[in-house]
Amino acid sequence: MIEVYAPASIGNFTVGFDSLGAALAPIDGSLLGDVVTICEAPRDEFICSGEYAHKLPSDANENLAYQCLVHFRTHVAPNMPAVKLELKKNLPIGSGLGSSACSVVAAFAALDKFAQTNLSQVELIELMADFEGLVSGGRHYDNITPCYLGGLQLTGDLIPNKSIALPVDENWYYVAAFPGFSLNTAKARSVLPKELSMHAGVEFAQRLSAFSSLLLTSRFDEALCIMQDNIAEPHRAPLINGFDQAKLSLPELGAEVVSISGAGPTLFSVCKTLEAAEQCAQWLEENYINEQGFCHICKLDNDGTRQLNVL
Ligand SMILES: Nc1ncnc2c1ncn2[C@@H]1O[C@H](COP(=O)(O)OP(=O)(O)OP(=O)(O)O)[C@@H](O)[C@H]1O
Ligand SMILES: N[C@@H](CCO)C(=O)O
Repeated sequence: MIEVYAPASIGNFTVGFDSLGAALAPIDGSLLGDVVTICEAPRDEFICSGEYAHKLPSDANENLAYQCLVHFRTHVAPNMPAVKLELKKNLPIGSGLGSSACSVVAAFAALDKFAQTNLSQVELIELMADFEGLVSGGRHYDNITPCYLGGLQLTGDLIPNKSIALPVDENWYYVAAFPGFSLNTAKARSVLPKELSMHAGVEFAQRLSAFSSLLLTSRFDEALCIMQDNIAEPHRAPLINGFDQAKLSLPELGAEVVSISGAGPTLFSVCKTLEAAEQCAQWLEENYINEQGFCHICKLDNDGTRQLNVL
């Protein structure tokens, strides 16, 4: 049996709409992401289990992980033996934590290992992005590549091999709070402007290139100072109850940055000390999340998608 874990991720890492994403590892050692297991079976079988399985369509044909299996068998490995593929759906749907990317990345990585097809990094990322694009209302890589490769990834079609890893300050903590309600990514994309002004385009390019250059030259505090999302956040904040209040309150508790993770409604903040992260987490637990929500203090997950065991 092959068991593959894929971590949650923050898309649109403030300055990089559709272009910058980070994989998350809770500091308490828990796993925050989907798991796919594959073993040989008399005929193809699909099981969806886990905390959020009941939030997905009951028809396997509508589940991305099963669609990945069908595609892989038809187009990549027609001679692969029949399998039982199980998706443990541990991430909430429409969360802003890259939930659909997580299932797709775990499924394709597990299938590639099981069938020993040894697809290249670019081939796998292309396949994964095709499937992520099916449900999110736009093809983008900023959940796919951090989820697959780990760390903070600058990512897109213009980037060699689709992705370049950027360094971050090892002292940074990331507080991720899922408020407990869903926001559909396609809906959150539909509220964005279709065009940017010349000024906004130039500013976006300057901010993303300056941020990347500052990280690559270890000027981390200066990078933090320009971490701001002027592209998506102003349009999406009104869709997220409590976001504006959190944006005002968390800096007083030591948050350096407060923004929306991916398409939302998960909020994330960056803190320079564990003490500040803990204070922000406590405020978020008391004021931002409901009974279905959760909050994690995280570091970056530098391992990305990985095999948990081979039996
Ligand atoms: N295995 C799966 N995981 C997640 N979503 C799935 C899966 N299979 C099918 N879907 C469908 O894909 C859609 C995913 O919605 P959406 O893109 O808003 O979620 P998301 O991936 O959690 O968002 P985000 O990337 O912001 O975290 C839903 O309609 C859901 O039913
Ligand atoms: N970059 C994507 C991330 C969500 O999947 C968006 O903001 O729509």
